[in-house]
Amino acid sequence: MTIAFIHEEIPTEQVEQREKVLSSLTDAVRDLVDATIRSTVADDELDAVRAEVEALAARLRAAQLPGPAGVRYNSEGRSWNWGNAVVGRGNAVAPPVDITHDEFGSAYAELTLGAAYEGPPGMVHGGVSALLLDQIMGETASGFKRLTMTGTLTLRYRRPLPLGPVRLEAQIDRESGRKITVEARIGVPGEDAAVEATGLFLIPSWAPLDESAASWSRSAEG
Ligand SMILES: CCCCCCCCCC(=O)SCCNC(=O)CCNC(=O)[C@H](O)C(C)(C)COP(=O)(O)OP(=O)(O)OC[C@H]1O[C@@H](n2cnc3c(N)ncnc32)[C@H](O)[C@@H]1OP(=O)(O)O
Repeated sequence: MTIAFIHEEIPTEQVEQREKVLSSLTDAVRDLVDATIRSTVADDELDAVRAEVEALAARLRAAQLPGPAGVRYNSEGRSWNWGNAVVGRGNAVAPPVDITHDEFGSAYAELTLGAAYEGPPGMVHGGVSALLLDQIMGETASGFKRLTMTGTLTLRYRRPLPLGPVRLEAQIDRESGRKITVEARIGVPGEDAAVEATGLFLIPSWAPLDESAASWSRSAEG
């Protein structure tokens, strides 16, 4: 199975302008998702809104990619992955997360998880915690300078995590050849972790050990 990054020669300025406009639409669609879950309006109003939403979807489909958005890059080293399930700027299904990386193989993020991410009543779905942890750990393992893939992810759910503000942290624990072990956690900010994770991330045997100069290297920042 080939993992392909798409070279598309769009000037960085144009990519950033598009990303800004797209992000605003994504935020509005996320709000629509939340509003849909929580709405108590009458059935006929729900039906009227459905018709308007279908009309909006048809407008967006007037010009479409043939498949998923993929990861694209230009020759200036700017890349963008607007469909990514966790950090895609065009993906309203993705939690509203911005991951910050420092120079020492560690990263953190703070975000608010609303009604769209519920599992047990009032609590964050365990799969959503895993999704967020996988992304922050994968980015930390990669450091945007090499391709890494999740090999094994081990999670310990220590206590339920309420919907609302959450904080994620990850750091590289150790490295050996193509294997990078990352530790991470998610919880209410300032409290003990609700979920602790250990991940073994692998640089695939078909990929170079270090791709610092490769143009896909900032893909998850797009
Ligand atoms: C770029 C910016 C940052 C991006 C962040 C992204 C975050 C999101 C990350 C993901 O979600 S990635 C998607 C989920 N993961 C996958 O789809 C991975 C699917 N599996 C594979 O593609 C391959 O199995 C894999 C690349 C993981 C390993 O294939 P290799 O051909 O490189 O490994 P190989 O079979 O040669 O084994 C090499 C070593 O790794 C070990 N190994 C292989 N697969 C493993 C595994 N899954 N878990 C633990 N260890 C594993 C294997 O035992 C062996 O150990 P030893 O060297 O000690 O003998």
